[in-house]
Amino acid sequence: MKNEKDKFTIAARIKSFKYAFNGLWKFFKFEHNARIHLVAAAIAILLSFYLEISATEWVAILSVICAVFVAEIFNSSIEKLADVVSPEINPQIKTVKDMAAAAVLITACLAILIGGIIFLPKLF
Ligand SMILES: Nc1ncnc2c1ncn2[C@@H]1O[C@H](COP(=O)(O)OP(=O)(O)OP(=O)(O)O)[C@@H](O)[C@H]1O
Repeated sequence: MKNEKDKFTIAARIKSFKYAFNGLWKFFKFEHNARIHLVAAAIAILLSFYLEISATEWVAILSVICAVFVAEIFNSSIEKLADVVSPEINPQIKTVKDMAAAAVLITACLAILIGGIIFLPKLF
């Protein structure tokens, strides 16, 4: 049987958008890595305008920027969840946190690689 919570309502959809924006606001306000990624993204976007990159290159740059932010948001939320589940030292929590950090590492490496492929030939 369907309960009230399962019903589609515009008000409920608007609320869930508000929760998502609240998460985004908290991410940029409290996570130090978020600010580092934000500065890197701003530099990449300014450089893209300056070098007048093509539409395809814009797609690549914006995609990797988003990928890094998405990975970092998941990493931060997994860290927070892990701290609630197990505030004490736990080898399994270490693996979970290290793997979440590895996801950020992979996307950041990809971003540097794509940035290098697009920007370096135009700069030198
Ligand atoms: N409860 C725990 N048990 C075992 N190891 C842990 C635990 N908490 C953290 N660690 C280890 O310390 C590392 C850093 O964890 P921490 O939660 O401090 O992230 P952080 O330094 O805040 O990361 P970030 O720089 O991404 O914000 C983890 O990747 C893990 O190796």
